[in-house]
Amino acid sequence: MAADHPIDHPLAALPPGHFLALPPTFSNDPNTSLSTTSHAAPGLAPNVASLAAADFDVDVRTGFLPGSANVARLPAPYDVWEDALDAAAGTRVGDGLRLNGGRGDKEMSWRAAVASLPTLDIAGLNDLPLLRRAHIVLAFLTHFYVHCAPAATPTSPHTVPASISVPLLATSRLVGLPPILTYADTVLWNVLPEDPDRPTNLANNPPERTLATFTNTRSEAMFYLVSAECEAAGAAALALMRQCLDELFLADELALRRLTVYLRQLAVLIDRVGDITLRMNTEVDPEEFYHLIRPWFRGGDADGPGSPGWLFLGTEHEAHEAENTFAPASAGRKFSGPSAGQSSLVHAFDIFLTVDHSERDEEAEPAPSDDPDAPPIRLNAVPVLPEHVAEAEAEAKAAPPNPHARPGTTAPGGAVEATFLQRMLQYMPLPHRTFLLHLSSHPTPLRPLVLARKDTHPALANAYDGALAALRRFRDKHMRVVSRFIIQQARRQPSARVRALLGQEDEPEEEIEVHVDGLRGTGGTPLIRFLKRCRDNTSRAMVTSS
Ligand code: HEM
Repeated sequence: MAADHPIDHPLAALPPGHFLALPPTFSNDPNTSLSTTSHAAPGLAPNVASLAAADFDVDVRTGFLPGSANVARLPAPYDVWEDALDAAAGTRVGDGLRLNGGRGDKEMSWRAAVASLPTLDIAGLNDLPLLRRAHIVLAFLTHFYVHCAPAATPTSPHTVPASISVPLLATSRLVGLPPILTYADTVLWNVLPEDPDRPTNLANNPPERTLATFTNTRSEAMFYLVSAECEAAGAAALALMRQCLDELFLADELALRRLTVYLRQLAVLIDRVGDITLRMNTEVDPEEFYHLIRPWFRGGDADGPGSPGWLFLGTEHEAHEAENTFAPASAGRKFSGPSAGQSSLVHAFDIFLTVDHSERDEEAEPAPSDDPDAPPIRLNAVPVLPEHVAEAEAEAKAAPPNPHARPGTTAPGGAVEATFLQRMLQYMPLPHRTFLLHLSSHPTPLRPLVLARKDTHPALANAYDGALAALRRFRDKHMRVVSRFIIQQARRQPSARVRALLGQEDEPEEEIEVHVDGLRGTGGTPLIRFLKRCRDNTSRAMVTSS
């Protein structure tokens, strides 16, 4: 069957200006850290007056989780992909493929079989739920393919065979995601509620089943399900934020009173998301997470700025080689692996409350102005890539790799953490990203009003700070989880049970020396510094001193 081209696909025939017809979500730059066309040109975003949720694929009942059941398996013509995924994952814990070619023959023959699959045309996937499932299956296959290979030399890129890469690239363009596993693949589109015929609801139809995993472990399933529970809890918060924006439009006395009440309720809902995040502690085994599950998530940038990246073979690769458009064909593409940092929910809180995560000189920068006449606060969390960040990134790209740099140290200008949240936007489904863009450019944002009325309406200012305090508590709870699941695990050797599942026979060395500063997140961030900054930026947004 011939390879598909997105132009031939039924969903490619959308009217111009439709949000799904916006340009691809990921840049063609092998370093992937640039903003996308649709971000860089806000004029391309749909001009809608309210946060009419359906326009952004945000369901009023389920938030960023789809309003109808996710597809559990692709139709028959795509059995070869689904079968390859079943074969990779196995049916019980320990019988799937292992990291780094753990079993040798099994991984080698699976890789050979996948590389020789026909390159299927995706035209038969004629609606979004099918395309989403295809993205999940192909992205899981890609990660299996890369990470079950015997450990490669650190300098050569991993290759993704055309049988996967061509349909993955085509599908990615249509769902508006990069060709890699994302939070949407592992969480949003990868779970089913107790009763799949009814919309997900935290109270009476919670997420219950995970569709695809790498390891068949309960820990992996729960890692995705607990994140999905956060999303389900967030649906009510999104509805509240929409109500707040309606009141902001009116901004009369009654509206300000209502706004105060809604902000207090928002704080309760944000606390709920934080409490659900803490459920990771009881539902997921940290050791299994760190040693068995997380390595599968690694993306093309996992080893920091010097990562060799992944080569997507097939038409795109050949076209690059022929045209030599932007990079030597042997340069791998450095997409990041999945991270809950890609959840649109927390970004939405940040944008709505105007938490500023842009890079700053902490010594020189004054605190946010509380002068009501000051120019409106720039919403830095989402919109156009700030010029200084673009410059810093260009500088980082131009700079030769520093062989003496400790892992985890930043690129020149500290651009890595400054741009992480912005970069993560590229890993969200395009409609969700567009939703955030719209939220960030809303004509009547919350913070300037709170600043302007802070003295006359102290209850409003306190309620605003209360919501920020809840967001800070979320980040504190999240940091505790990260500490337990990553930092503590990095300091320990895996137990005999986990070593057996990894196929490691050698006795480990007694101690591991870990530079906590050098630990990186899945998205490539220098972990601790980045998370602390996110938390501190949240407090900095508060407008009262109490
Ligand atoms: C075992 C559970 C979890 C672990 C180990 C974990 C780990 C991490 C790591 C390592 C980062 C740094 C960024 C990167 O990926 O490079 C991060 C960021 C982030 N994570 Fe998690 N995470 C977990 C659960 C969650 C959950 C349930 C949520 C809620 C939706 C969440 C939301 C975020 C957000 C929003 C960020 C960006 C930083 C911020 O805004 O404060 N995480 N996480």
